[in-house]
Amino acid sequence: MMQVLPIQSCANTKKDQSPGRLIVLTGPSGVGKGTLMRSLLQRHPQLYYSVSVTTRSPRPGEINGKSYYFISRSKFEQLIAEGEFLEWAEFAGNYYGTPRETLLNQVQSGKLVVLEIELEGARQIRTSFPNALSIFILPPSFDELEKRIRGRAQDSEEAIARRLCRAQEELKAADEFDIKIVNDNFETALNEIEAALFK
Ligand SMILES: Nc1ncnc2c1ncn2[C@@H]1O[C@H](COP(=O)(O)OP(=O)(O)OP(=O)(O)O)[C@@H](O)[C@H]1O
Ligand SMILES: Nc1nc2c(ncn2[C@@H]2O[C@H](COP(=O)(O)O)[C@@H](O)[C@H]2O)c(=O)[nH]1
Repeated sequence: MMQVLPIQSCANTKKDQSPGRLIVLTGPSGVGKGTLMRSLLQRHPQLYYSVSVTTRSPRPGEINGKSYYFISRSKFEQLIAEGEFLEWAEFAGNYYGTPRETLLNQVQSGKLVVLEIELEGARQIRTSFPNALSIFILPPSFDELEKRIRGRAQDSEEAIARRLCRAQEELKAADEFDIKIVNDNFETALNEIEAALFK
């Protein structure tokens, strides 16, 4: 188990700076988290998005260092052993993790930091950072979720099956989160996230 410093214990060196806050966006694969996140970041450039590390292969159009840091499994395992992740999980056959140092620096400097991560990682963050705001994004229906994953046309049939199977488990955990938002109408869902963040 990695040792994680609570944000509150990270001394804030500048007296007039309020500490930042951690926001966690979670939900089943294909629900629209990434699309919502991109719009949110465009509308609110003051937000800091934590770029994750993964062992998944890049999809067409994904940029190393922007979409993810793409690394090998052995390198990821080395980083786990070195305690470089704030949280990490295995999802549908690949590792995903949040780099610790940059994120803590951003929070300490007063930023609102947003993470888009799966359920196990969100649970780890909740344990380590009880003050983090956690948001769960729901699909309007399971059929619509499947339609969106397939419509994205980025995953193999095997990957889609794994993601849908995992989605059934993730949806059962929605009540663990501070706020639940149904991503049916995109604009409405985005407005609801904004309300949660900036109220
Ligand atoms: N409200 C919406 N109505 C219809 N389609 C949507 C809506 N929101 C997102 N989508 C579409 O659903 C597909 C999946 O969205 P996205 O890739 O953002 O999901 P995700 O939750 O980030 O998935 P993953 O966790 O696998 O990365 C995309 O094609 C996106 O354009
Ligand atoms: N626990 C973590 N989960 C993460 C992280 N970065 C992304 N994710 C989640 O993984 C799945 C699959 O993502 P995809 O890009 O392969 O579709 C999805 O739920 C992401 O939110 C992370 O750093 N930690």
